[in-house]
Amino acid sequence: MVNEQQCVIIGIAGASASGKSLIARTICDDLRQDLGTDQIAMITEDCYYKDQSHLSMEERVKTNYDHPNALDHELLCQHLAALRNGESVQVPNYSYVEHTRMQESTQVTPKKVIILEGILLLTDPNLRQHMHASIFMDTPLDICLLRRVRRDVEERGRTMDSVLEQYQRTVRPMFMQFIEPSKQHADIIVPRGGKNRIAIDFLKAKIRQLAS
Ligand SMILES: Nc1ncnc2c1ncn2[C@@H]1O[C@H](COP(=O)(O)OP(=O)(O)O)[C@@H](O)[C@H]1O
Ligand SMILES: Nc1ccn([C@@H]2O[C@H](COP(=O)(O)O)[C@@H](O)[C@H]2O)c(=O)n1
Repeated sequence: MVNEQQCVIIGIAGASASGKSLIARTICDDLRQDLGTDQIAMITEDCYYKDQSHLSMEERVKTNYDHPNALDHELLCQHLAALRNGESVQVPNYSYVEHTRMQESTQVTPKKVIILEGILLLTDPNLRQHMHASIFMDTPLDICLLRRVRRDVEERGRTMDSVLEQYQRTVRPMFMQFIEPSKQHADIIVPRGGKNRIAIDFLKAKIRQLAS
């Protein structure tokens, strides 16, 4: 069992396709060797998109997924408090194809280190309160768009036209309104993306120190 002092929570925010998942996964994989396989977990803010199973597919497609109201940050806060208290939680599974939560959830047991990643994490003061350190991925938006088109078509069941339409309708405007301004709350700003090796090594050293 892990007590409150032992659960280090790191938040990684930034634009969609800025490399948040990649850097979070790399740090988790590397640190598992030092901290123990079962002592570090990654939690994605996207799992906390609100359930939309009561809406038609046509309505779901219209949702603004880049606005803070699309997310259940209250549930994420409850889960972080529970994990810090040594309790396991059931993280919802999310489908980008169905635009809603799936019936199954994934159990996350208490850990020494939790890496949170998501576009809007730093916009919420209640979430920020849980974080021992916060990071903002400062990847240029044109690079993010190129990566998002490829990823959403290959992995999230989208067409190129739908990705470009959504980008102009919500992704870019909400980045300007909410995500970019939240950069001021980050402790560390990482340029260029998820393969910035020096940044990864610095972050791993800091997390090791916080977790020791
Ligand atoms: N530095 C990089 N160089 C090349 N591809 C990258 C880099 N960082 C991320 N990617 C790729 O871009 C896509 C989006 O990255 P991802 O980490 O999923 O972004 P996010 O979690 O911020 O949405 C993925 O396909 C990932 O493999
Ligand atoms: N049903 C959904 C839910 C979310 N999105 C988009 O996902 C982006 C956030 O995830 P990243 O992995 O890219 O950080 C966000 O920009 C939403 O637009 C979606 O398209 N459909």
